[in-house]
Amino acid sequence: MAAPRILVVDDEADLRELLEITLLKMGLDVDSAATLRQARALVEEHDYALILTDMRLPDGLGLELVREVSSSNKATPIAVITAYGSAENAVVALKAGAFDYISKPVALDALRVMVRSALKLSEAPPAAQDGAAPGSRMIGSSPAMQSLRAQIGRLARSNAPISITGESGSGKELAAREIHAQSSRALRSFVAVNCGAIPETLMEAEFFGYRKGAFTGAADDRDGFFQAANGGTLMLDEVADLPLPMQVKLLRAIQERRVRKIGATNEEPVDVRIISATHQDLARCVEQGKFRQDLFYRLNVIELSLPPLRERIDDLAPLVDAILARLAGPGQATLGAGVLDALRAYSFPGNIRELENVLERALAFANDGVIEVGDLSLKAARPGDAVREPAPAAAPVPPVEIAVELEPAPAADPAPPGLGPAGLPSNLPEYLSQVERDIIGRALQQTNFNRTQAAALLGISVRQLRYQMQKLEIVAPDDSA
Ligand SMILES: Nc1ncnc2c1ncn2[C@@H]1O[C@H](COP(=O)(O)OP(=O)(O)OP(=O)(O)O)[C@@H](O)[C@H]1O
Repeated sequence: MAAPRILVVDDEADLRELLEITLLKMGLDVDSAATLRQARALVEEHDYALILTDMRLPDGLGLELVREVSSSNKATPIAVITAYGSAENAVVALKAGAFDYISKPVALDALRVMVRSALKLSEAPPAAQDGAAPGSRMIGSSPAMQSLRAQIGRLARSNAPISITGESGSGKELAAREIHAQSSRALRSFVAVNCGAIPETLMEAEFFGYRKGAFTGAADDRDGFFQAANGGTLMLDEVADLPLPMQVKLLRAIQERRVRKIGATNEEPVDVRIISATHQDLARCVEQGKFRQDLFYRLNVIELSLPPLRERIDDLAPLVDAILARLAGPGQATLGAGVLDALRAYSFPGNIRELENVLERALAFANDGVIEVGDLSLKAARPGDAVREPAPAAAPVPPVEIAVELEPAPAADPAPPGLGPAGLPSNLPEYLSQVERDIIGRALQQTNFNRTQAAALLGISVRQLRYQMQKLEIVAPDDSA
């Protein structure tokens, strides 16, 4: 079999030669061009496994070649070589469809990693006719899902950072997994991190790892998320929750593609594709000074937006079938009259995760696997109603005692619904969420919505409080606190 062929486009003879030699040593065939014109002629003539182009060429910009190649139907990966420190160029090239970039002075180990990654793309099996990847767990064939699949297929052929937005439970993590599974990184790890759930003091150790003895309790060397995801994909979920000092460190790691374990003297190279996700408006967080603009710019190279379930209601029936088959076994559960209509009429603020929960709960109530409308217990809330207003300030506030609050709440706040005749909740998770919502609401109210004080009152960290508030969809009047 012929060796894969690479095209190097650079007008600097020395650099071109260095690249050629490196690639030849990797057992590849290499063509080279010194101008855009020569490059175009070669691209016409051959199918390349990778094109590597400088940004500035005597007769134009490498970016033009990026645009031409990425919009052609050859789907050849094209990477750019950017001048030192010109992060903007890298981002522009990635947005234009570049597979990846490498900065000058070119680090040959990083170049080899990138080339291998590009070569794996041509080995990857082609996507199925309907665009659904083999083994995909993503259900739905609505126009919105078809477009999402097409975008995922395209994004899988690049190493560009992606920022996924979408309501809670709309499938952001699933989409990220899908991109990873279809990418040249599929055989390496996909590591998903919930940035809102890691205590601030542990963040650096969790992300970058540590050396034995770096701090009390560091009994052994340990890898962090970056090392665990090396060669693969690192998903930063709820990225807006990253504290500012950590944002600085993360930006550096992404830009330099190197990390340093706590207690280590040397940095180590890491090859990680970053996918970030949030259900917050990250641009707004930047405006409010909660999120660094430079990191936003770095993460937000390509945006992928997931539609809420209510906007692709055609997918509801196949989703219900697939979820029921998973929960009860194929053909073991069916829907009674009017159930699908009731589900269609519901707004699903918690999207597909909520649908899964609704069906799981309904199955527990269903007789002989037949789910009736009454088994669904859909919430009356519409999306806007998910915001829980605090009780009026004048209401007496009993002292917060978490253990005691597991009993029905006192009259100051309505008791959580759902207690059956035996005084037991008919739906324990929902009941406990409601209890938690009440307690947090009262702590916030008691502290005049000061989150630091409310967290202290409840014996949890501010991060934990914010995380719980987000999870339980509690919005305080001053949301910037
Ligand atoms: N298109 C889909 N087909 C089948 N299952 C789906 C689809 N989209 C999401 N799901 C399922 O819904 C659940 C929630 O999805 P996921 O965790 O990816 O959402 P999310 O947007 O990342 O949630 P959060 O905002 O809470 O982080 C998962 O169990 C996932 O497998």
